[in-house]
Amino acid sequence: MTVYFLGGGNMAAAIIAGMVRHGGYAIHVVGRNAAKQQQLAERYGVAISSTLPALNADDVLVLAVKPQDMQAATAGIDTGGALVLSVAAGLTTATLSRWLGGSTRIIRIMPNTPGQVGMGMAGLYAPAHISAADKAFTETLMRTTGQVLWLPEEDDMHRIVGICGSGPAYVFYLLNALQQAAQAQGFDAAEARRLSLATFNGAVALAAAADTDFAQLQQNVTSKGGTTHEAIETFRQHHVAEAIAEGVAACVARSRALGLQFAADTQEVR
Ligand SMILES: NC(=O)C1=CN([C@@H]2O[C@H](COP(=O)(O)OP(=O)(O)OC[C@H]3O[C@@H](n4cnc5c(N)ncnc54)[C@H](O)[C@@H]3O)[C@@H](O)[C@H]2O)C=CC1
Ligand SMILES: O=C(O)[C@@H]1CCC=N1
Repeated sequence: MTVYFLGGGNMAAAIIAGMVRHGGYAIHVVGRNAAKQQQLAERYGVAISSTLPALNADDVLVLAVKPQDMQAATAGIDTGGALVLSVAAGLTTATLSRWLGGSTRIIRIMPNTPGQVGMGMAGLYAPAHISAADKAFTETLMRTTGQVLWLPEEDDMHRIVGICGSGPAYVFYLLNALQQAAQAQGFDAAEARRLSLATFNGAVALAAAADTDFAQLQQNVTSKGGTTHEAIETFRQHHVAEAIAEGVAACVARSRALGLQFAADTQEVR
């Protein structure tokens, strides 16, 4: 049994990192970017090629190209009954099935790039007809990258991309903002990077270890008449929390729009 990746970009690399760390998988990446393919081969010892070899029912095909490239990338593929795992945002199993010549052995995954370091959070969705064995295989595979959460409805895949799939980018945005602010206060770039990273790391570790909610932890830093209050009040005046909620909603809406864009009809996005 071989796990074939169609597309060897950022998300494929993050999943492959987990699989290789865990061991026991035969991995083959089919891509168009020769330099990136070579990097993957050197770093992870995976097989690479520019075309997909013939598949059979024991194989697994991970669809890891951009949604906009998926129809062209899957054109003419005979899955040979292989299990198909799609990480593409927005694209429904019905749309993918239509592009894959009617194959219905498809599970959707919404992973994230922290899977690269074993700290991923992936949402999984399998239609009701998918076997327990295929679900168990997929869960085991994704656990090599971190945590998983099965979602009962396909529509949930839109909601989870807004939190976990795209979420690491929000955190990097905030990290970058804190680093920039540190530099504006006169720390050099290396100091600013270390200070902001250590602060995020420390706060996340404390939040994970504490049995109090996040709001209380925020309160514990905020002394009456002290310094933190001034910062938090400034964030409130700038509606930072509301902006984050709006950003998540815009992300979810984009996932739905991608689904609609590629659906043959509204049945495919139900
Ligand atoms: N980057 C992320 O954090 C996440 C990405 N995803 C999903 O993962 C998928 C891939 O995204 P990324 O890895 O970020 O993109 P990427 O651009 O890094 O990788 C996509 C790769 O597909 C290759 N490709 C394009 N057409 C191809 C074809 N016909 N045959 C073979 N390879 C082809 C490209 O050369 C590129 O290397 C997308 O569908 C995205 O929605 C899901 C969750 C998180
Ligand atoms: O931005 C995107 O469309 C992909 C899906 C989730 C994260 N990156």
